[in-house]
Amino acid sequence: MKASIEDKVQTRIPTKHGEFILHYYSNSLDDKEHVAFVKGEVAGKDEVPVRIHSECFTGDVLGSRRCDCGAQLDMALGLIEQAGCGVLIYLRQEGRGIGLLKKLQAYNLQDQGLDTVDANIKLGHLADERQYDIAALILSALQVRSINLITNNPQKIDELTKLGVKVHDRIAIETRVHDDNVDYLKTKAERMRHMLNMPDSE
Ligand SMILES: Nc1nc2c(ncn2[C@@H]2O[C@H](COP(=O)(O)OP(=O)(O)OP(=O)(O)O)[C@@H](O)[C@H]2O)c(=O)[nH]1
Ligand SMILES: [Zn+2]
Repeated sequence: MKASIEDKVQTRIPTKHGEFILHYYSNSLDDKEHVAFVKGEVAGKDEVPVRIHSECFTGDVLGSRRCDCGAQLDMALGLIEQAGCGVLIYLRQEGRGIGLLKKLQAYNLQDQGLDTVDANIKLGHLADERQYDIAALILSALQVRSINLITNNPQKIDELTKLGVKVHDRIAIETRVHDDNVDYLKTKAERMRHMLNMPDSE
């Protein structure tokens, strides 16, 4: 079956980063509530700043310091505000696609010494099970011509390019390194090729 999405509703959301329009999509691939948060005019435009953010309940909602997700979410909206236009696509693929239950189990394995990659593997999963088909469809529905992707993850750029998204450039999104997230960030840099400047001493 060919993947498809439908833009079911659009509504205005005022935030501390100014006003956005929230688009709610249904889709033919899963029953999740994927959304896009859009600022300004993006249709027909090139080099639109775009953040494709994967759901992280613990980081985005609870403010967990185990990861950089909450800080990245806020920073990305700030970047889009500064640019005056842009898109944040919020994909409901919690825990790099393994779901909240497995991610929390993975955290417990990490507290026993495994890193994020090995914890996923021990639970019978791949290091990263995310897919970006729906993000590509959303960008096409928004008529975005090319994007400047806000990410440190080269795999995300590769996957989107394979799906036909024109990634013109990358905008780095590095947040503060601290004791609670240093191992997580090191694993991203060393085992997942993320473009992160890690302090040498830690
Ligand atoms: N399985 C698993 N998922 C995690 C863990 N920590 C965070 N996540 C999930 O990882 C996703 C975010 O992915 P990251 O690898 O941090 O970053 P990214 O989106 O690939 O890259 P950036 O675009 O640079 O942020 C979210 O879905 C989080 O829920 C973990 O320890 N284990
Ligand atoms: Zn997170």
